Amino acid sequence: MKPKIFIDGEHGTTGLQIRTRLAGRTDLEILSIPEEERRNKDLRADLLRSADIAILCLPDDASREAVILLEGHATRIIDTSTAHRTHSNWVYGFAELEALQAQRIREARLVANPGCYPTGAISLIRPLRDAGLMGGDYPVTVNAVSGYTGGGKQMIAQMEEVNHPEHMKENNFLYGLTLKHKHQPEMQVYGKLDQAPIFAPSVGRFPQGMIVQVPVYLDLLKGKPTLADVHKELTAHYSGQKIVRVVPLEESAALARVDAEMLADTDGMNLYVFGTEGGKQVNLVAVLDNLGKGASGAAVQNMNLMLGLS
Ligand SMILES: NC(=O)C1=CN([C@@H]2O[C@H](COP(=O)(O)OP(=O)(O)OC[C@H]3O[C@@H](n4cnc5c(N)ncnc54)[C@H](OP(=O)(O)O)[C@@H]3O)[C@@H](O)[C@H]2O)C=CC1
Ligand SMILES: CC(=O)N[C@@H](CCC(=O)OP(=O)(O)O)C(=O)O
Repeated sequence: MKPKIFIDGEHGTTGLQIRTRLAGRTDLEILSIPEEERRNKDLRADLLRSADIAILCLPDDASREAVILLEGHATRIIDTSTAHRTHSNWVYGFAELEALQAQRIREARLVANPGCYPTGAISLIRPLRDAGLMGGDYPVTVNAVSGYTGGGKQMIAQMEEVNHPEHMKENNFLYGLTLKHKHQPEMQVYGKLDQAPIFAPSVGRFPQGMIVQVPVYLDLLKGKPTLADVHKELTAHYSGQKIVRVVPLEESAALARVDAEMLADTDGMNLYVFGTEGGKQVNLVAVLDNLGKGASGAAVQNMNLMLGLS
């Protein structure tokens, strides 16, 4: 029997992208809800309970409600929302986090898909923490730009429809100005940091793509490593991984610019160490598609792991 997959929120931004990724899969049975019934709780409950794996692509409150609907049922869950990412009963769905993480995902019933910005930030911070180069007390800052699909259907309409009552006319804007963002807790927990990073997100007038930057003072790291030492740790951490690529130093040294859309429509993530050998600072940079490795691509990767397919 083919595994049954239900994407709750399949008509939203993340859900649609997962559906597209699964469209050609003959090894799965996709349970689907008509768009006009997407908020029909009874029908959703039936589909959630009939599925082997439910992928929740809903706002946080609706995700929590779906999990309650599944209490006492065997359906395994991948939640793409922020609701359960730091919850101890849930496995964090970043397969490359550390050596055992992919196996934890394979065995889990409850998997919390990471946030798009945290995927970039944690991918840069965690290897340095685990290698002992970065102390938990390091004052981490995270600066980022995302494509506007990161704001879901509402922001897409605000950016694209000039007659929208809350039309956004800016080409690039900073937000999260209170320095309180829903992604900080998971960056702190899975970055193993003593305090939440200062997080400065922004949005650009392009649909998909993302740059996440973590600038670092080398003198504040343990043993005062060089740029090459930092690059070596990242390379070792992701050795053998297919989705996360640590870009060789010669290749990054030849770049004059980094394009936020470079990996749009892909599920990969590139990590760079920028700076000058012998210098005292490096800029650690992750480039990904907010809807690829940042959301839908990661959800499909986790689903495949849970099905024992990778
Ligand atoms: N967009 C991105 O880049 C990323 C998104 N995520 C997460 O994915 C989740 C979905 O986000 P996104 O796809 O962007 O959002 P969208 O607003 O584009 O889609 C959400 C979908 O959920 C439906 N929905 C809302 N409330 C309910 C409810 N109570 N019952 C059933 N369906 C409901 C919406 O229907 P309706 O049209 O009626 O509102 C819509 O179809 C969020 O938790 C988000 O944080 C994670 C990483 C990145
Ligand atoms: C551009 C934009 O608005 N981005 C969203 C984050 C993306 C998202 O909703 O995803 P998560 O589920 O990963 O939280 C935000 O800052 O709230």
